[in-house]
Amino acid sequence: MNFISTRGNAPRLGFRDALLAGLARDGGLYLPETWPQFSAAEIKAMRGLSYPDLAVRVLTPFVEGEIEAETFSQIVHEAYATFRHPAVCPLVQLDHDRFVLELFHGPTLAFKDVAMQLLARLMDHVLAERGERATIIGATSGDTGGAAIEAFAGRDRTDIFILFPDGRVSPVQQRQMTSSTASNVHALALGGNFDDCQTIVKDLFNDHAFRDGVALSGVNSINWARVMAQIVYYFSSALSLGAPDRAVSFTVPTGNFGDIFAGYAAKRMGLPIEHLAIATNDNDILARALSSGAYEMRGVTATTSPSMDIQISSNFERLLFEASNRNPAEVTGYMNGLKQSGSFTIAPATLEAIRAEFSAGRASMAETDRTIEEVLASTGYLLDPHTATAVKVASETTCEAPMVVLATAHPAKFPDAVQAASGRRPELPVWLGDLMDRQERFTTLSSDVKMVKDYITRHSRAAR
Ligand SMILES: Cc1ncc(COP(=O)(O)O)c(C=O)c1O
Ligand SMILES: N[C@@H](CCOP(=O)(O)O)C(=O)O
Repeated sequence: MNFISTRGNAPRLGFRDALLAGLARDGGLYLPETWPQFSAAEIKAMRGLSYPDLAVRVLTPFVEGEIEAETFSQIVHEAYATFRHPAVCPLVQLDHDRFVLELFHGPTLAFKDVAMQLLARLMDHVLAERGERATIIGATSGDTGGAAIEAFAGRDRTDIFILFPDGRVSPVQQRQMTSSTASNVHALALGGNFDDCQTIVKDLFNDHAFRDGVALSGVNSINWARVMAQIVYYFSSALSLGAPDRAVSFTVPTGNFGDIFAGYAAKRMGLPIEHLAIATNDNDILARALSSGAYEMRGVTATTSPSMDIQISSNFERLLFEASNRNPAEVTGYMNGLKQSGSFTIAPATLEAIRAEFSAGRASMAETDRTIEEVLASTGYLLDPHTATAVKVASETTCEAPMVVLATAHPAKFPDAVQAASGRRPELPVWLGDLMDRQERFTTLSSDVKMVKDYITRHSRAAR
C-alpha cells in the first residue's frame, strides 16, 4: 500500500515513511492510494473479535509488507492494554435508537488515546529498526497534547514538543500536559489560539531545512496513522449493532475533521454507514461551508467545548481531495485561497459529493448546556460538552439507521462547564485523583515561528 499527497506534488510513500513524515513535503496530507476493501462476508467474520484483534484485522491492509504481522499484532495489543475498559471503546445505549460510543477509557480520558497509544509504539518501532531519532511536534486545543505527551513520555528515540494556546484549555487538560516529569517532554504555552499553534506546526514542516535538520515528525491528525487508528471503532460499534446486515449512522463532534474522516474511510472500506453528521460548536465553519459552499474563516470564539475551537479544519482537505475525485490541483487552489484570503468556495460538483455523504449542524453553548442537563435528567448519563454538541446535532438529523454519537472526552476533563450545565460535578477517576496537585512544568513563548524553531533546535536530541 502506498500513500499519496492531497496536493499531488510529494513523493508516494510506504506506511513507515508516511508515518514519520507527518505532513507531506508539498504541504498536503497523505492518504492511501486506494481504499482497502472488506466484503460483507469478511466484515461478518469480524464479529466477536476483541478490540485489539479487530484493530489488527482492519488495519493490516495499511501496514502489510511494512511491519511484520506478529510485531504489528504485539504493538496493537500493548497499545490497547493501556485502556481501563475491557471493551476498549464500549457502546452505551442512551435510549431505543441512540447510542454513545465511549472513546475516553484511555490514559488521558479522551478519544485521542485510541490513536496516540498506537502511533507512539509504531514510531518507536520504526525508529528503532532504522537506528534513528525523531523530533515530534504537535499543536493542541487541549486533548491531543495530553494524549501525545502520555504516549511519548520517556521514549528514548523521541523528543516531543506540544504547542498549546495559553489560557484556552481546561485546567485538567493543561495539567495533563504540564505535569509530565519525563525529560523528553516539552509543553509550550503560546499566545493566540489553536489555529495559530497549528499554523506554526505546518510552517515548521514546510521549512524543509529545519524539518530535515531535526527529523521532524507530527502527531496531529495530519499524520495518516492517527486517522487510520480511529477507523477501528467505527467497525467495532457498527458490528455491535448488526453490521454488515444493518447500516449505522454516526454523529461526530468535529474540529480538525480527523475523527469523522476516519468514519468516511471506514465507509470506503465497506462498512455500511448510512449517514455521517458533523457536529460543531459556535465555531461553525464546517456547518456554514456545507450549507453555503463557502469555507470562510471568522475569528475563533472560546467555548465550553474548547477542543473544538478551530477554524482551520485540517482534515477537511482530505475530504476535498476525495470529493473532487482526487484532484490535487483543485485542492491546492482551495488551500492557496485559504492561506491568502482566509476563504475559498467549493466547486458545485465537489460540494454535491460532500453533501451526499455528510450533513452538518451546530450547537451553541446554551444548547450544549441544555443537552447536558436534559440527557442527565432523562437517562442519568452525564455528557461532556463536546459529546453534548453531537447529541444535540444528532437529535436534528434524520436517518433510518441507529445513531451512534462519538463520546470524545470524559466529562471530568471539563468539570466546571459540566457542573454549570447540570449541577453535577464529575470527578476524575481514582487513578488520576492527584492530577491537580502535581507540579507544573512548561515554557511560555510568543506565537512566533522563529522562537519555536529556536527552542526546538536547542532542546531536540535529533538536531544535527
Ligand atoms: C474532546 C474532543 N472532541 C472533539 C474533537 C474534534 O475532533 P477532530 O479534531 O478529530 O474533528 C476534539 C479535538 O480534536 C476533542 O478533543
Ligand atoms: N481538538 C484537538 C485539536 C488537534 O486535533 P488533531 O486531532 O489534529 O490532533 C486537540 O484536542 O488538541
